Amino acid sequence: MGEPHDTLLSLTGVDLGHGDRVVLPGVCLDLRRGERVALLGQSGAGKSTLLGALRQQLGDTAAWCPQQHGLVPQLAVYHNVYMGRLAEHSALANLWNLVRPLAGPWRQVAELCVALGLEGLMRRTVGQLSGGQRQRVAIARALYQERALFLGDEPVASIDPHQALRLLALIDARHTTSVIALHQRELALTHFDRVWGLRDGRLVIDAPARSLSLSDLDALYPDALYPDAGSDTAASATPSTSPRAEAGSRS
Ligand SMILES: Nc1ncnc2c1ncn2[C@@H]1O[C@H](COP(=O)(O)OP(=O)(O)OP(=O)(O)O)[C@@H](O)[C@H]1O
Repeated sequence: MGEPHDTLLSLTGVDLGHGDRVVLPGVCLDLRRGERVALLGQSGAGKSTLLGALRQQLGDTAAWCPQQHGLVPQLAVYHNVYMGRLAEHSALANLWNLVRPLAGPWRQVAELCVALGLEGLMRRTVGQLSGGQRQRVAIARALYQERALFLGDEPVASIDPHQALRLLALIDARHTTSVIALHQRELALTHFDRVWGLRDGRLVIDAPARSLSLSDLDALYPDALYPDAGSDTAASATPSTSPRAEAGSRS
């Protein structure tokens, strides 16, 4: 278990929501340095709400990859990735870069594009890309920020499991700590250190991934038509709530 000084962020009984609307009342959790956290829960469970709160608290220490990508379709891939560090340059440099890309950033973005399988697309406008390519541009923009922490809202949604693993490995290689919302339960167990699971406005799972099974995670999806809906592999047929998966079962 991490020492207290390894705790990057602590929420103790905090109500999270939007305006007057509380979505997640009394949230208690710790985010520790060096931990890779998978955030699960069915649609509307509050994953984005929680990530938004983490982002607010962590500020510039965290790279951010939003669910809707936040890309500008009229601009080229290069410019969309460059936007990850827009604030680091002067307005003049940014304007110049728009007309004539700066050599240093161009090289860095090119390296990222190769790593993400976007080589040859740097000058292509994002509006002309496939959904999966756009998703990788959004990841590239977050990686380009070069922060120690990565917060991702379903950055590997709609990407095949093999490629999702590769992208997660890339994110891991460049960040010491991450919190990533996703729906691929098996990936959550095999690739992450810890799982946070949301259901009915509560953090019902906060446990090491190695202590959990797929059926523990099934309990997060009460509305699933099929036991393995939204997953990457078949899982046990009976959703269950395991005592070890309940909040407070940290080890
Ligand atoms: N800006 C907002 N204002 C008010 N309510 C919101 C807002 N954004 C989200 N909500 C509500 O908060 C609840 C949680 O939404 P949230 O987007 O956090 O869920 P999610 O788990 O990320 O869902 P999904 O997997 O579909 O992205 C939902 O009931 C949603 O309607």
